[in-house]
Parts: sequence; structure tokens; C-alpha cells
Amino acid sequence: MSKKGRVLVAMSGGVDSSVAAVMLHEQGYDVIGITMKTWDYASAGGSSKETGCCSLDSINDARALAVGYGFPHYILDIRDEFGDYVIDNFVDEYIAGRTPNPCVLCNTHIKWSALMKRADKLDCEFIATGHYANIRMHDNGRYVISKGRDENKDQSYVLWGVSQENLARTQFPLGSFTKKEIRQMALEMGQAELAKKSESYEICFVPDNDYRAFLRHKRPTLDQEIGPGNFILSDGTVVGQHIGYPYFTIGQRKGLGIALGKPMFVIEILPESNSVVLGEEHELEKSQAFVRDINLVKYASLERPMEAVTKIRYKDAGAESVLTQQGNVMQVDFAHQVKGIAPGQSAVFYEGNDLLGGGFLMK
Ligand SMILES: Nc1ncnc2c1ncn2[C@@H]1O[C@H](COP(=O)(O)OP(=O)(O)OP(=O)(O)O)[C@@H](O)[C@H]1O
Repeated sequence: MSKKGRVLVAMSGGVDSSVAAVMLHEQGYDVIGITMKTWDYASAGGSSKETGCCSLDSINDARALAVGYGFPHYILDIRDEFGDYVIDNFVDEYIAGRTPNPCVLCNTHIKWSALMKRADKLDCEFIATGHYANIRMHDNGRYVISKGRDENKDQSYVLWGVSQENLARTQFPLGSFTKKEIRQMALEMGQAELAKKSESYEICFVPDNDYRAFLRHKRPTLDQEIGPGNFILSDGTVVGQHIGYPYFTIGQRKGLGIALGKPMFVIEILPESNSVVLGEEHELEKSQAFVRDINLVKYASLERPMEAVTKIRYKDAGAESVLTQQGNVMQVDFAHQVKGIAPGQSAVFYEGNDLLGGGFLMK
């Protein structure tokens, strides 16, 4: 084994994790590549060409790179765990009237544990991924995730659920680079095709990004079970009909299938009555949120209320807030109103660039 140690690199076949693997290989680590098959793209009922990370092409791309650089590559079939947990939860959350966060759930419950198990079997001290984030040990002995240097690509938001035990053995080799630099490195590695590869799908298992079709595919009786319901205003006035509440998300404006003469947004989803509440943009504003199932990263707990920046969705700039921990739940009081708090989505807390932790937004 090399002096640097052995590292299991999660290779999706995309440019980021490919460059991460080569980078570690060139730094002198004993690299072993691994591609997880989470989902059968072909069975998802979409028209999509096989472009997702679990397609044969992606697996072959990862393998070809490993062969080219002379390090081993394995395929790990986690379709059962992924299907039972991440995909079932995705469908259940929409049926509960919430907006699921599958990448976070996968990282928290599936990806890291599957990788760690395999790392132990292969005698790897570390695992590495191509996430744009940084990791370091803080003065208090905890492993802290901080934002990636590339603000546009920072992926710390999806990593709030990873445990300290797993972080202790994790590396993010791309944290101090920009996406542009990574593409340039791929070019310099002689990997022109890889350098050009487009970003992966937002949700890896939903073909064509059409989550409505995916829900129908996974739950063919969904439309009989739920059926059409009412669009209402916040005072209860019925203003039209919709195709069923699971097909809507908080903050949605497009694709409502109704015109009321002014821009209207989904402001609430009421599964009990199969109603979707519409309102004007200002009705999306809230000054407080509660976040469940929290995992704290930088500190073990918050002994007293603390100022932090809270992001309520992946591409959110973040808002000033005060956090008050109540056991497993975080109360978030925003300094100014924020728009579009969607139950089920992650709320993620930051102190400067450091990730304090996160959890799932409650109703
Ligand atoms: N199917 C997979 N098998 C192995 N590792 C994966 C897989 N999907 C994602 N990963 C790992 O998780 C990281 C983040 O995944 P994400 O889907 O956000 O990809 P990305 O940022 O587009 O990166 P890439 O260019 O490597 O696909 C990847 O860089 C990779 O290390």
C-alpha cells in the first residue's frame, strides 16, 4: 500500500469524480474506483436516452478511466437499498403533500454507508467523492464541512446529514477548485469528452426531470387514489380544479393550468382535502420555520440561540436568522421574511462558510 493510504473514490462517470480520482492517484494514493448502480434507468418509464449516472455508458466511462490510469474499479449494486429507501420516500413525500430531498436522503442513509462498508472490505482508510465542499477538523475535535470555493457549484447543502464517524474518513478533493478548473484539468488529462460532459440530472432517477410521470410510473393507481381537487385561495374560495395535489410544489407558478389574471403561486398543499392553495407572491413569505430530524456538524449542540445564515433550498443565497435548538428540532427565526418554505426540503445552517448542520423543513 502507498504511504498516503488507500482511498475508495465514488466515481459516477462524470467529470467531477473522474478528475477527483485521477487527482488522488497522482498525489500518490492507492485509488480504487467504485460506481454505484442505484437505479435502472431503462425501467423508469421515461423517453430519456441513458444519460444518468447509473447508465451503462457512465459505468463504462468510469471503468475506462480507471483502466487507463491502472487502478481497480468496481461496480456496487445498491438498487434494492436505494429503491426501498430513497425512491419509496420520494413517492411517499409527494403523497404526504411535501417536497422530497432525495440527494440528501441518499447521502445520509445510503451512499456513505454503502461506501464505508465496501471501504472496510477493501482495506481503504478513506472514501472520496467529487462534491464541491471542504472538510477539516475543527479545534473542538469535530469534522467540519465548509462551502466549496466555487460559489456556483458549492454542494455543502446536500451533505448536512453525513455523520461525524463517516466524515472522519471522507475526502473532498475538489473543494478548493472551480468547475472551470476541473474541466480544464480533464482536458489536460487528455479527456476531451469528459471535459465537455454536461452536469448530471438534478434527481438522478427521474427521467427527463419529469417527476409527475415518475410518480405515475411508480404508483400507477395514484390518479384513481387521489384524482382531481380544488385550487383555493387562502380564504377558502374555490377558484378552479387541479389534477391532484401530489403534482404541485410550494412556490410553483408555471404549469398550474389556471389563469387568474395575475401571477399566482402555490402557497400551501392540503392533502387532507386534496386542495392546493394559491396566492400572490407576498403570501409565500414567512418569518419563522421549524426544522426536524436535525444533524449538527460543527458543534455537537447549540446551548443557546445562535445567529446563522439559513438556506431553504439548494440554490438559495441564504438568509440571516437566529437558531434555537429544541432537541431534535431547530426553530429558525429569520431577520427578514423568506419566500417559499417547502415542507420536506432541507434547511441548512451556516456560520460563515462552515456548515453548522441541517434538517427537514416542517409544516
Ligand atoms: N452512481 C454513482 N456512483 C458512484 N459515485 C457517485 C454516483 N453518483 C454520485 N456519486 C458521487 O457523488 C458525487 C456527487 O454526485 P452528483 O450527482 O452531485 O454529481 P456531480 O456533481 O455532477 O459530479 P460528477 O461530475 O462526478 O457526476 C460525485 O462526484 C461522485 O463522487
